[in-house]
Amino acid sequence: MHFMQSLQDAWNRNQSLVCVGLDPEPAKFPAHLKGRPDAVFEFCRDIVDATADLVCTFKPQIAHFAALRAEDALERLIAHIHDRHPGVPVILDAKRGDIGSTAQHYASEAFERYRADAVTLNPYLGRDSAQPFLERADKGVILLCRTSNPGGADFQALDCGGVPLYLRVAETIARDWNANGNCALVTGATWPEELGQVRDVVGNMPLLVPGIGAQGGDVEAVLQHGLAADGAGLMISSSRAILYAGSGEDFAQAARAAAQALRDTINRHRA
Ligand SMILES: O=c1ccn([C@@H]2O[C@H](COP(=O)(O)O)[C@@H](O)[C@H]2O)c(=O)[nH]1
Repeated sequence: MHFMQSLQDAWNRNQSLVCVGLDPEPAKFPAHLKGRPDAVFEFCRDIVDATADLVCTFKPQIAHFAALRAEDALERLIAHIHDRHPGVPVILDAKRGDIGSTAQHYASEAFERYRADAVTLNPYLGRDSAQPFLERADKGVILLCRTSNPGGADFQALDCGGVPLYLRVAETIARDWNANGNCALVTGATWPEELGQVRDVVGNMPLLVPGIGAQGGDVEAVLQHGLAADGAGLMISSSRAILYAGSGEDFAQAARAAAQALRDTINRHRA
């Protein structure tokens, strides 16, 4: 199914704008998992199974797996999500961006190898670098616009003919890159006013919003500035605050409680 349709269905079915980020860090795993040969997969699988009815998407971050030589666990995790929780789309957070001939391989990695429904891209190399992804009409292409980190403004806020670069990025993608209706943007929860400016430029286009939880973003401000006219339009992502909410054998239940609390807080401010 088309990523945008799956996302819409998951927003409605689970009444949730929550995206759970899957960023495994073995040093933070509960004691009973530490040292187990398949701990990365087991940890992430248990989080997924405990939260799948509370989310609109899952977002594994590829570096967290690759650094551990756990790409095989990532493949199996995404297969597990598709098998056990069909209809919950998976965003591969890879922030790819390269010349077209290489970008084709990154597209194949994301969509054939990992079977992701969407992937994050860095638009800095321009349209041709995104083309192999954009032409996959059934897949989501989620482009960095105004990132959540403190240094995000170094380049993204530079004046670009009277508007900051991140707004030029938003305008260009909404106007020229979205012919297949498969684009979305990354806009950090830590900059809610900028998030609102991006929303004004892109209409109902979905925004992936990291920065809630460990990075201190404010849920109420995100909703005030970022909610689309249709009452959705956001994938509000939290990783560490959900994954490591508990540290004992009940870690998955603690993650469920944290995801549920985030969903409920968001829904209170949506009403
Ligand atoms: O602007 C961005 C883009 C991506 N991220 C990613 O989201 C998660 C955030 O993790 P938390 O533990 O919820 O802080 C992480 O995978 C980042 O690589 C981002 O934070 N900001």
